[in-house]
Amino acid sequence: MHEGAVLLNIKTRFQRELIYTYIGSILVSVNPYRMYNIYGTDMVLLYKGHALGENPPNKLNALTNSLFIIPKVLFCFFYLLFSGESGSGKTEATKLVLRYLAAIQHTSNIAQQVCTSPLMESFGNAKTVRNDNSSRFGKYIEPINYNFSGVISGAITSQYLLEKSRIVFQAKDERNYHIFYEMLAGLPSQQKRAFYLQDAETYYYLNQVQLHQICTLGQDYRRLVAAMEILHFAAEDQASIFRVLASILHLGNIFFQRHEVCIWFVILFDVVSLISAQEIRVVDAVAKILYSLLFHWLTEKINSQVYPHQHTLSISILDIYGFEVSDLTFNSFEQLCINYANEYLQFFFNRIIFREEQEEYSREQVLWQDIPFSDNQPCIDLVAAKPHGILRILDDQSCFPQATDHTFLQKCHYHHVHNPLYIKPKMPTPEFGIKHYAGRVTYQVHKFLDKNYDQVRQDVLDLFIQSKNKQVSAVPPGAGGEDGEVTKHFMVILWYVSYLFLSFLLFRCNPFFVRCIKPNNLKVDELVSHQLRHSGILETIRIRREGYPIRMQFDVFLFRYYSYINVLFISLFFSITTQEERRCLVKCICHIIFSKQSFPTLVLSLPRALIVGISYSTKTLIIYCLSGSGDAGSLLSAFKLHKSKHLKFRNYTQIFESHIFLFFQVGPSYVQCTHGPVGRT
Ligand SMILES: Nc1ncnc2c1ncn2[C@@H]1O[C@H](COP(=O)(O)OP(=O)(O)OP(=O)(O)O)[C@@H](O)[C@H]1O
Repeated sequence: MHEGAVLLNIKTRFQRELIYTYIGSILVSVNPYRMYNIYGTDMVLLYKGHALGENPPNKLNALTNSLFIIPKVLFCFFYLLFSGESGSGKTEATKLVLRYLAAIQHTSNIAQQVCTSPLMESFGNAKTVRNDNSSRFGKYIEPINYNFSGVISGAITSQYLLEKSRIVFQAKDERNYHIFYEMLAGLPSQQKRAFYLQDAETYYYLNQVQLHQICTLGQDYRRLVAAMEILHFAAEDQASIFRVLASILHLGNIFFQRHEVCIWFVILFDVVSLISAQEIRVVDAVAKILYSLLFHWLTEKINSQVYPHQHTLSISILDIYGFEVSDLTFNSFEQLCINYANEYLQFFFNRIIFREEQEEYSREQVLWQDIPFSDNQPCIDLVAAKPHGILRILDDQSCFPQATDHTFLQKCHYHHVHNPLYIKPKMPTPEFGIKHYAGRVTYQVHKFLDKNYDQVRQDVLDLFIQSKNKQVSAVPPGAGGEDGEVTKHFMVILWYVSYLFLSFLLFRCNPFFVRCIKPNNLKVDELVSHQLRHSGILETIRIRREGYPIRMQFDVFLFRYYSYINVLFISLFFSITTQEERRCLVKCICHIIFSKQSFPTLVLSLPRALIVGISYSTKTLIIYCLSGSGDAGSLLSAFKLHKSKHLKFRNYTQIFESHIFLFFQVGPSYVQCTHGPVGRT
């Protein structure tokens, strides 16, 4: 088992339209970029109530279904963590899982709305170079609650790290948030006039990209309004939302039509006191905070509609934006935050997978040796450790009025120049590089300090608070930083990643990982193997393979191998009740299978060490053997002695099938099996 084999497997499955593959309990999902007909009710029923691995992982339902195996244990916490590059399919997978949960629970229309949330998508997604519908905020959905009858009663969505800079600036080939285009394409002309709105081309915040890319249709607007209605948004709320959005667009043009916009601003905002353009010194900052207030209000509003009232079993879903690495685009503070969050998630993943494995073996009383695994702690430390991690330095510098992006960079060079994961540029360019687990990324430090600081003046916030428009006046506490204290993005990320890890440790939550992979039709192998390597999938396979990768419940084991043993054993198995007795019996059966009492005498006469595995159908006995060892000759001659045409000899090295077992260990609940790779044996 190596990278090429895993890659080939995933590729072959992908070509057969099998986009989901299990690796242990981890689900690998390859983005097909077209909707397969695999999420219908028939599939829901097929997966409902079955254990992980019982059904093929052709459908994501398989994974979500595993969550329903354990509902007997109340107050369990589950986490579904989606990760992968931007455009690899995390958000779509999240939606499919939620839709599945809603479908099997016959959930109300409202809960389904949260699940698919076109509203959040319009306000929080945008076209980027990597993904036409990229989520520009992190999403944490919790809990999708069940009351005692097992029906989803609601969900809370938390959003974090909304990419505010996109409101005022978009890189080449990217766009602002969908909502602006949807509004301009679909708003009835009467309302457009009321908000002094014109075409998208008019607005500085929208026309920085080439106009041919602005092609949103009115149907998105209708979908949006329908979603608002399902969630009981009053007509006045809807109007207020568009009013704030219009204000933001007008703000963007303030430099060109200062006087006119100032009047619009007053009209649209319903602010009590007249303000002059001079008072809004940092127009862009105002636009950004306005949008984030609106986004915050929207999330709260949706949550209030679907707030769960009973807490029993909870499943939380995390959809974080993907690792962003590209030499072609400008990597800045936002990318560092995103990549750090992903780096931490990887750390979390490594720890859990490793720890889970260890715990499983000790629970199952199976012998094993400690397995080393690659740890990305040094990279986490480089970015965030106290006192000199890069984000710590940034935070520190944000408190010094004289500090600049340049002084920040110099401090980073000073502290980390000898760190093997840190890259100081050869030329004195304003950038630094980090070797992340997923690859090298170069970050340009331009505006790092501003972005981390992101302070909004208290007088501007006071102005918002006076607005009659509740989307604007509902300024959350600390929005601008009380008493002028800086808003530390960094703290937000740190909080979120630590929260995840702590909840795992403290509440023993059960995380399920979905690793999303983005294929590339032109160079599929190269791109996919890069993602496989960097998502820790190969490492996970290695850890699993070093131990016992195949775990079968006793009855599954018996069902599979009953043809080797006496039927008596099976009836005995089902007649005894204690786990310990069953375990002893299964041990005994394993022994029988391997000592071949019921096989042709020929098998007994073969040198035992060379037999890797045996499979037995009604007609043919297949014996898998190792070749290349000194005893191979005697083995072959033993075979030649037996002329039966129903006996086949296969060279193990030519065969790659899951039923080649060499080592069995019987724990309290499973038979643990491992392949017998040639070298190891
Ligand atoms: N299971 C799927 N079936 C069909 N199409 C899919 C599937 N998953 C993803 N896609 C397609 O790929 C596009 C990108 O997927 P998605 O937006 O979920 O990526 P993402 O990983 O969430 O990206 P980002 O991190 O940028 O938000 C979707 O708009 C959709 O067209």
